[in-house]
Parts: sequence; structure tokens; C-alpha cells
Amino acid sequence: MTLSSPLVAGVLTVSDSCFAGNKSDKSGDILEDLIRSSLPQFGVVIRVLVPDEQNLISSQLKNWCDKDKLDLVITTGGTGLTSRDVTPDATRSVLHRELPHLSTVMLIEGLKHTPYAALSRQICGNRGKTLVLNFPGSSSAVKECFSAVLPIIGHSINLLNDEHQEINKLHEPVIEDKLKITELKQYPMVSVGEALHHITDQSAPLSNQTVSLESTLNRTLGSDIHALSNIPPFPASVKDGYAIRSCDKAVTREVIGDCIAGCKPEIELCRDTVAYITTGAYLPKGADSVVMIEYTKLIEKDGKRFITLLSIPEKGQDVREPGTDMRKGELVLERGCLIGPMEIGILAAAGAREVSIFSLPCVGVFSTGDEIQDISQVDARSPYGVIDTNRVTLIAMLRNDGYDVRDMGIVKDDPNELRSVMLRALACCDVIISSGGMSMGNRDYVKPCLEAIGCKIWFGKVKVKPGKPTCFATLREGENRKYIFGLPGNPASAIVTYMLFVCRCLSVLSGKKGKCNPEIPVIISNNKELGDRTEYRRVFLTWEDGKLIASSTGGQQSSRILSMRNAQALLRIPAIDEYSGSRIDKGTVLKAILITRWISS
Ligand SMILES: Nc1nc2c(c(=O)[nH]1)N[C@H]1C(S)=C(S)[C@@H](COP(=O)(O)OP(=O)(O)OC[C@H]3O[C@@H](n4cnc5c(N)ncnc54)[C@H](O)[C@@H]3O)O[C@H]1N2
Ligand code: MOO
Repeated sequence: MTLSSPLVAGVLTVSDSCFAGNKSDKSGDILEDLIRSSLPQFGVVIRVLVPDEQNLISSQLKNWCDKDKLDLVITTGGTGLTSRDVTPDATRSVLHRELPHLSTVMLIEGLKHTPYAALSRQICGNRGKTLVLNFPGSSSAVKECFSAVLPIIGHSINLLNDEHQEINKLHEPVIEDKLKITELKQYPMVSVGEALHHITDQSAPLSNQTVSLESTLNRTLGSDIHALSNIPPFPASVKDGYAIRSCDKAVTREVIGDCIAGCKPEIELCRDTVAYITTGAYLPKGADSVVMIEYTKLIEKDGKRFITLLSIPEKGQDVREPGTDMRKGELVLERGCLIGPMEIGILAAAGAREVSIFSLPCVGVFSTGDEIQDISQVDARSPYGVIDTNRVTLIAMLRNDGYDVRDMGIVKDDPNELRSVMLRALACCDVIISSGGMSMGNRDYVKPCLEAIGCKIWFGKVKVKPGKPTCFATLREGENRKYIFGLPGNPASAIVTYMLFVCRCLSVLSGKKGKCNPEIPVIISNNKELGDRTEYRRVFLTWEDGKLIASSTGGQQSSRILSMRNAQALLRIPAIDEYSGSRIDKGTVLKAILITRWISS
């Protein structure tokens, strides 16, 4: 496919000093000239200058990609190592997919001119149909990078514009030309337990990857780890003192040498001799015990050293036999365990330099709704608009849980736009989370869209408060399977259903064992009338007389994001048909899902 001219390019200069007017934007000028002279299909080149501020860079990139729909954006500056160099970080936060090899091509060219090219952190990728490239700030680097990617730019943009058609081809048998919504399907209401059952049943861990030990923090172990060798590998002293033969009887014995940790022991003890030894050192031949230095007295006579023993140790005293701490072949960590700082130490001790871990799912997030406005638009806020809190909260929760996130923006209540964003997300993510458009309104298109794409909807309504219209769907089987969660638009509903349902799927996909948030018994501090759905109240916890008391965070309306403020647990209140009565009294013990590490005293 060849695109019709003219294409539009943006040159974004990122520089504090140019922005302050202390320097002229030379590299921006060079870049504009290069695009105009070498890429004639670009009829328009727009220029913007911003300081090295991450939010300004990313919002400019988003505007150019999403609103102005530029074909190519090249940034210059801010790719280095100083604390103000944030262009790659801002770029990464807006890209839908990275194209790491484009950066490599530029690196190879740069290295021909200076070894410092290796210090550039520049990244490339696409947001929607826009190709975004980071270039360093120096004039020479701009020319080198441009020459490196010049032969690739046109083809990349063609491919990005074909992407949509390619994805449509993939789904040809199931996608109609235009998504037509005629009637809203009713889904049976499932219990929370049934919903979780569907999720665990349908989800399977992603593939494993092998990484170096340092890259394993907060990841899940992909295989059992057995110790490579004994720790200690030899009989070692537990104390600084003297290695002795416990069978000897003399109180005063000659010191015939020193055994120092890390050195090969060259000495062999014979009757009534000892060796000075440091903690951790290899016991010399003949020795079977260690006496601490505090229990000896050193005497020097005729250039020789002697010690008097103030206490006689038993055989084996203060000696660590080989394998005491870790036995060769011992199972030290099991597949599926979460790797924290302690596990990194255990892996190192076990000799695991390269470690198999589960791959992390890539999660695409978008909000839906004509009324939903990004926080960056807050100044131009429509009186009828609603600030998008769901997307930022979901993205933050995902990042907090260590997942790789793609921000897919806000989608209008338009079935075709929804389908196109959903397809784009399906093309680059393992899991997709949308919020809004889930209920029974005539503009609630998410479930019909999933059906039209050919997804299997496992549940579309849950007996839970908040979160009734939550849906879970999958597309395809096997390795390339996709998981889709349609969460309700109400902010508390979206957050609670993420914690209840999405977390479970992501845990399984990333190989984690067990539940993501532990369940604990708590005492409720107020009487509670039961409703027809299982309720997850947002509560804070206090310790009183050795017991955990759960108190409500205030109004529990699903629209009220403030119900999440200070929330430390989700208190599970059974539905009326799950309990023997219509009310639960203050003081009753119920289960709560812990969502914090901290409990107030
Ligand atoms: N006839 C029925 N109506 C509703 C039912 C029902 O069973 N029958 N269920 C109600 C329940 S329960 C919920 S929960 C909501 C969920 O509705 P939707 O998922 O369709 O969400 P929207 O209508 O799009 O939005 C609801 C509410 O939340 C605000 N919202 C949406 N997205 C965001 C966002 N990203 N950030 C902040 N706020 C957001 C939106 O403006 C609405 O006020 O449906 C009930 N209706
Ligand atoms: O399920 Mo909705 O979240 O009750 O408001």
C-alpha cells in the first residue's frame, strides 16, 4: 500500500536551554531540512519546542498521534543520562508498541562516529498509526540517525497504515464490515465464585523466559531451583579462634600456622598443635573443632606462638560441616514463587546466574464514554464531561503490580471506533481492560463488540456489588490467546472488579501461585442489612485487643472514588440468599480481602 501525499511530520525539540532562549534550536532546524529534502512525501513539517519535562513531552506526543494524526514524529534531545533527560521515558509511556531494532540501526551508525553513541537511551515505536523516533540532541547525531533510518521510514509508515487491514483480515470470518448493534443480550448472573472459576479455568501461564539474576526482582520463578553445590563447600569455622584436635589433652599447644577465609588450607595439625583460623575459613586437615579466641591466651616464646586453652571444646564445636546451610541438589525454591530480595539471595547462593521466569502479560487499558475526558483536558472541560479516573487508576495498579501496560486512551461510545481500538489492543496485548459501556444503556457497546469480534464471553453479569455488569471474555486458544475484561464505568466498581477478577487472571498468566490478595478474618464494627448481591465494602482496619476491626470508609456508592480512600481491605458481606438471616450484627467475624500491607494501630 502506498499512502497518498502529503504526509505530515512533527519535529519535537526537547531542550531546557532552547526553551529558555539561551540556545538556538539548531538540531530541530537540521531535522526539518532533512525531512523536507529527503522525504518529499511529507508535505507538512510541524515544529514544537518543549523543555525537558516528561508530562509536556508525552502530552505533545499524544496530541500529535491521537488528535492531529501525524504520520511521523521525530524528537531531538533529552535522550542521555542526566537527570533532566527524560524524552525516552516520556515516549515509552505513550507508545503502543516499541520498535527496538530501529534504535539499534541508529546505534550502529552512531558507533561508527563515537563510542558515546552507546549512551543514548533513544527508543522508537508507534502510537496508533504514528511512527515515533527519538533522536539525540547534537547536530551530528541528528544527521547520523536520520541517515540510518531514512531507508526504513516510508515502509514503516506504510505498514502502520496497513496494520488495521491486516488485523481485520485476521478476523475476517467473524467481523462484519460495520458493527451493527440491534439488541442487547441478557447474560445470566453468575456468583463471584463461579466468575473466579471461569477465570482460573480459562487462564494459563504465558511462556517462560531466561534472564540474568539481577532482572528477576518481583517476577515469578519459572522452574524449580536446586542448589548447585554445598554451602559451605568444605568444613568451615563458625568463629574467629583456633582450629584444634579435640582428642588432644595438652592445655598449652603450639600455633603452627594461619587459616584465613578464602585461602586454601596448607597446614595439617598433628598432636598438640593448633592453627589460627578466621570465621568462614576452611578447617585444616586433622582439626575437628574450633575454640573461640576469647577462650584462649596467646603466648609468644622464642619466636614461636603458643596458646593456652581456657576451655576445651567438644568435637565438632563451631564447625559448619559441608552442606549445613544448603545441600548440593536440595530444592531451594519452587516454580511459581514470587522473587523478592530474599529469593534473589537464595538464587545466588544456589548458583543460579541465569534464571527461568514466567513472561509478564502486556495489558492494554482504555476507557469508554462520550463524556469521558482525559485529565490533560481539564482546562477545556465540558460542563457535561467526566474526568477519566478509571484509566489512570487501572494503569497505576497494573504498574504497581509490575505489569507491562499499554495506555490505549479514551474511546467514544461509537461501536466502530470501539472495535478498532479493541482490535488494535488485541494486536499488541495479552490482556485488555476496558471500563464503561457495560450495562444496559443503548450506548453500552462493549459486550456486543466483543461478541462481534468473535470473543467467547464467559460471563457478562456477576452477583457482586459493586461490579454487576463485569464481563470476562477470551479470543482464540493456545499460545496466542487474548483475555478481555470489560469493567463497569463507575470508578469504585472498576477498581473493585480489577482487584477481584483481573488480578486473578494476571496472577495465573504470570505464573504466580495462590491468590493475589490474602483473605483474613475481621470483626465488623456496625450492623449490616444484607442485599441481593455479595457486597465488597471498602473498609479500613484497626487492631483492638489483638483483633482486627473493619470499619467502612464512608459512602459506598459505586460512583464514589473516595470510598477507596484509606481502604485497606474489601469486606465480603454475603448476599441475603447466602446467609441465615437478613442482617449481620456488629461484632460478627467475616472474611476480608487484604489490599494493603499496612494496618493502623
Ligand atoms: N438499566 C440498568 N442500568 C444500569 C444497570 C442495570 O443493571 N440496569 N447497572 C448499573 C450498574 S450496577 C453499574 S456498575 C453501571 C455500569 O455502567 P457502565 O459500565 O455501562 O458504565 P457507564 O454507563 O459508561 O458509566 C457509569 C458511570 O461511571 C462514569 N464513568 C465511566 N467511565 C469512567 C471513567 N473512566 N472515569 C470516571 N468515571 C467514569 C460515567 O460517567 C457514569 O457516571 O450501570 C448501572 N446502570
Ligand atoms: O455494580 Mo454497580 O458497580 O452496583 O454500581
